[in-house]
Amino acid sequence: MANQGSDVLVVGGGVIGLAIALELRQQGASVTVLSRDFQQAASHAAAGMLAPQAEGLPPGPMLDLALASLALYPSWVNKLEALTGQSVGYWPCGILAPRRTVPASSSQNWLDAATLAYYQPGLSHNVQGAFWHPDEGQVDNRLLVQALRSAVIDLGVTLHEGTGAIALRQYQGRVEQVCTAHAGDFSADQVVLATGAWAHELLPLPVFPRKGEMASLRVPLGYGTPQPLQRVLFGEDIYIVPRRDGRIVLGATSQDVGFAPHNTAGGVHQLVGNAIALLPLLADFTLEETWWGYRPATPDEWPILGPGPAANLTLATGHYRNGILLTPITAQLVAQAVLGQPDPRLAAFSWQRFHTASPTPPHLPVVSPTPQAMTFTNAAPATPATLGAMSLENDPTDTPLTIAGRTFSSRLMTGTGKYDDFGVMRQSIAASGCEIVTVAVRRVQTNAPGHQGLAEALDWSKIWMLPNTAGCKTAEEAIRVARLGREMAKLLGQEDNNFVKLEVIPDAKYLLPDPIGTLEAAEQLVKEGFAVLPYINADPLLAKRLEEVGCATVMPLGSPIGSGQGIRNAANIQIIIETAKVPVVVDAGIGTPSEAAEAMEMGADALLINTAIAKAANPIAMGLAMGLATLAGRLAYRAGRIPVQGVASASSPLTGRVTE
Ligand SMILES: Cc1cc2nc3c(=O)[nH]c(=O)nc-3n(C[C@H](O)[C@H](O)[C@H](O)COP(=O)(O)OP(=O)(O)OC[C@H]3O[C@@H](n4cnc5c(N)ncnc54)[C@H](O)[C@@H]3O)c2cc1C
Ligand SMILES: CC(=O)[C@@H](O)[C@H](O)COP(=O)(O)O
Repeated sequence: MANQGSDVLVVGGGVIGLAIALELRQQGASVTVLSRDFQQAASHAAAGMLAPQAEGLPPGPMLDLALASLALYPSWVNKLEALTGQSVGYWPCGILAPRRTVPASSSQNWLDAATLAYYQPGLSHNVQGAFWHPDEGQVDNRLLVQALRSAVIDLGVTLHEGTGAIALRQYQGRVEQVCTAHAGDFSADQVVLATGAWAHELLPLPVFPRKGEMASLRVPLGYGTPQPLQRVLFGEDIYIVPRRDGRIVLGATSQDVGFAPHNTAGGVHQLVGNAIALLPLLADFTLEETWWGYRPATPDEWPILGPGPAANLTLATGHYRNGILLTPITAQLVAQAVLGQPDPRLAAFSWQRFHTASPTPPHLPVVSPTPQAMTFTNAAPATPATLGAMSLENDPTDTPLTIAGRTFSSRLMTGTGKYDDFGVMRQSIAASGCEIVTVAVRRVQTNAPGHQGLAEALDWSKIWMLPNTAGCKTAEEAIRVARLGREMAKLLGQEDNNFVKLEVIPDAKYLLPDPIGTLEAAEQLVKEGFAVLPYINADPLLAKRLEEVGCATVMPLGSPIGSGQGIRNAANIQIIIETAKVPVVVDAGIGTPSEAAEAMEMGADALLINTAIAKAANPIAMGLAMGLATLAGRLAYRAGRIPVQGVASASSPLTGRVTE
């Protein structure tokens, strides 16, 4: 099913997506919003503080952006309230930041303890004073989301609630379609990605969740005043945000626990305990609600805004702790960018700041600068071209390895994990002469140890990327990660790369693949146009089934990943080789060049080797050795080995001997 028709499709219905949709609609664009789950949005979970100075943002583009947004708030809120007739609880009440020590240097906005007591009676005796930020304040973020929803609906934006995008389908540098699981595919002239902490599910952007637990209190009935607190209190380990209706919001913990759900006893204890320690009178207030949310964090804690990696894609994510504050300016600048007038301020927030090009070309001569490494003064650099030429010159009837219509000179694929540093990895890959290098999408995405900057460390104009789904335990996860891999390859310049090395591995001890999950995922990915290279146990029947569903290769394992046990299931691999009509790539467990050659001599079409190269004492030398062994094994297989005989057969002729 295709959903056509809007000028702009906004993916994500938190404050950022809705505010952008509103701005674009008011400028005359037709707009559709896909919103997966309103309850999970950080916008619902936030405290709603508008606190650029209290948050301690240092001078620079981020503080400038935050101050510009704060300045827009009064008129932006007026407009929204006028449109909807709904209040959003905007309250420029000022923020007090109490401190337990007096600052060393004097500050104009420092209030001593006596003055502070006038502004906020009842604070702990430990408090020595406070910084006062009179221009800052709060908005009721839940009311804000409601008002934005009403406004966009009233103005004719099509809002698909409960509809999650599962992939951005790109073609020739544009997002052609936004695919959903149950509502068909959507297309639009322009697409805006505003999916908060979940942005990395659709694009390989370094956005990750930082969980925050929250709680709220209520002023007890009969207290005499609906709200005894008249200012936000931004303490050293707690903030207390009074709403005019008698609610008091307490926040927030900050935890790197992924999307772990629920409040924890420790989290609530911390919030309530710290709040009472700062303002003891809160001990008598009613505990009303607890909840949690996920801040969309980025490595530098700045948002990602502006033109994205496809011509018609604009990004608005990664607002981390200040997304409510940054909403008006984000809506304004992003709408301008979508309409073709990007503001120069966006440059500092470009996604490209996280994607720097590799300074070192990948195919270096095979000479290692590392002290423990041998120097191959006589060895010609092994390049895909030289290895391929050596193979074809010596065996002109052979054909190059062809996978999903793409041909490769080298029959060796390597990995990127387990190297001590990227320089050695680059040289080792160059030495091996391989042209296909596999990358663990999930580990790159989550910046797992050893994977930070990995995607940028290789020159992808020279090496074909094979994104893999390592770390996925189920078919669903693998499908999602495969889609991300495709976007990652595009982002790194391989527009037409639809390859995926499919790994569905529920078992961490032996890393053995799940045959059922692999088959399920393969079927779906083939339908979505992927060239699927499934990693499997050496099971000939499974290999056949995978071939039948349209996989581009099969990749039986020699022995468990990283074990270096060599080819432990030669008989089954042999059957697969004999029966397969797609290339057979022996993957995993190869420990030595002789084992690489053994697999190739059996007739494997290619090999994938990672650990034996990366963890060798000299990965560069081992890379070359594996490249040569793969070639030697291929030549030997094609040349035809002699039959094995039980008895000797003399090498020199017995006839014509000179007799004594
Ligand atoms: C505990 C906590 C306290 C905070 N306090 C403050 C504060 O005081 N002041 C402040 O300025 N900021 C605060 N923030 C930060 C602020 O809440 C966020 O920066 C902001 O809400 C981000 O808005 P968003 O629209 O980008 O993301 P979200 O509000 O998270 O919305 C993203 C939406 O996109 C949807 N989505 C995700 N993936 C898909 C998909 N594939 N397809 C369709 N829809 C999708 C999600 O379901 C969600 O509804 C706080 C955040 C937290 C968690
Ligand atoms: C990198 C990769 O894809 C590995 O999972 C692969 O299976 C190679 O295994 P070895 O590390 O044993 O060579």
